[in-house]
Amino acid sequence: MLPAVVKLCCGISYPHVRSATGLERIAMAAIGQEIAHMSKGGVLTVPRWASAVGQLRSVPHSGEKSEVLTKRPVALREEELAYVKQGQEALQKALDIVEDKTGWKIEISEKNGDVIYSKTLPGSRKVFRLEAVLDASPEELHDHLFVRVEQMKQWNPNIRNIRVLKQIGDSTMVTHEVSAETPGNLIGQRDFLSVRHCSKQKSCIYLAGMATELESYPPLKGFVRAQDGPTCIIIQPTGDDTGRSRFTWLLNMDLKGWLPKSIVNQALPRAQADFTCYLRRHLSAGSELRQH
Ligand SMILES: CC(C)CCC[C@@H](C)[C@H]1CC[C@H]2[C@@H]3CC=C4C[C@@H](O)CC[C@]4(C)[C@H]3CC[C@]12C
Repeated sequence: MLPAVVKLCCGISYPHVRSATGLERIAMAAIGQEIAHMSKGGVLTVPRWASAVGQLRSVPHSGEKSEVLTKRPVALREEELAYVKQGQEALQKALDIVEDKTGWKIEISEKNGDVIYSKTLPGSRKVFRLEAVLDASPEELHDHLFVRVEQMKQWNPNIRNIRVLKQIGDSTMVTHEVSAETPGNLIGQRDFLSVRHCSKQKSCIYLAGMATELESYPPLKGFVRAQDGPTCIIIQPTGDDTGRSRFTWLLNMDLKGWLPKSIVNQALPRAQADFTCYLRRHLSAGSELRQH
């Protein structure tokens, strides 16, 4: 019965399959594999694509399902470890850049005390370092920027979408980010595939990131795949009992595509300043809600 249904479906969908692109194709290939597996009556192990769309995060409800989830191929574990390692490396590399105090120039100095510094690294990449004090504890910021990363698009209009494709424990994930259109669309939309890693040391929280690869996630059609990182955000309590945090963010981004350097080097610190502004607005909206 199942093979007959599959054949029928294939017949009906053939013209659509031929015209499908990008993600649609990936989804169809994955579903196809799964059906083929079911029709063979084979043992179900978690297919590689399932982890790529975050299925592994869900806690199994029935005993039967949990058996399915525990039969994870060893290769996947190794792959997960590789992402954790890449996340740790990103943090180390980003910290090396931030902690080298030489060669930083003030790029933007805001009235509220925020300062964005810039520095040109060997190889002529310009990186930016924002220093700000935010009215939130390190834990709150960790929650907004890491734990609830998928919700960032709700409060930051520069972000069109963020999806967690893989969650590896509490501290590492693979995310797909899409930036929003810029005014006048001078810089087209970008998409990023990044490993994001969080590390806590005493009262200090580090969020690191770096461009990565995921077999089942090639660049989206119509987007230029940019590369983020090695980048990091360092969040420390100000230590004055006000519950505020010192926020240091290294923006190290290769936007790719054909863009004049002067445009990129203006857009990046602007995006960083805007990001901080939206974050502040989001934090104060949250604290107002709590007060009422
Ligand atoms: C200049 C234009 C084209 C790009 C502007 C969009 C930039 C500012 C956006 C796109 C994707 C965004 C990132 C997406 C995800 C994270 C992870 C989070 O833990 C900290 C913030 C961080 C690192 C965002 C910073 C801002 C970001 C880099």
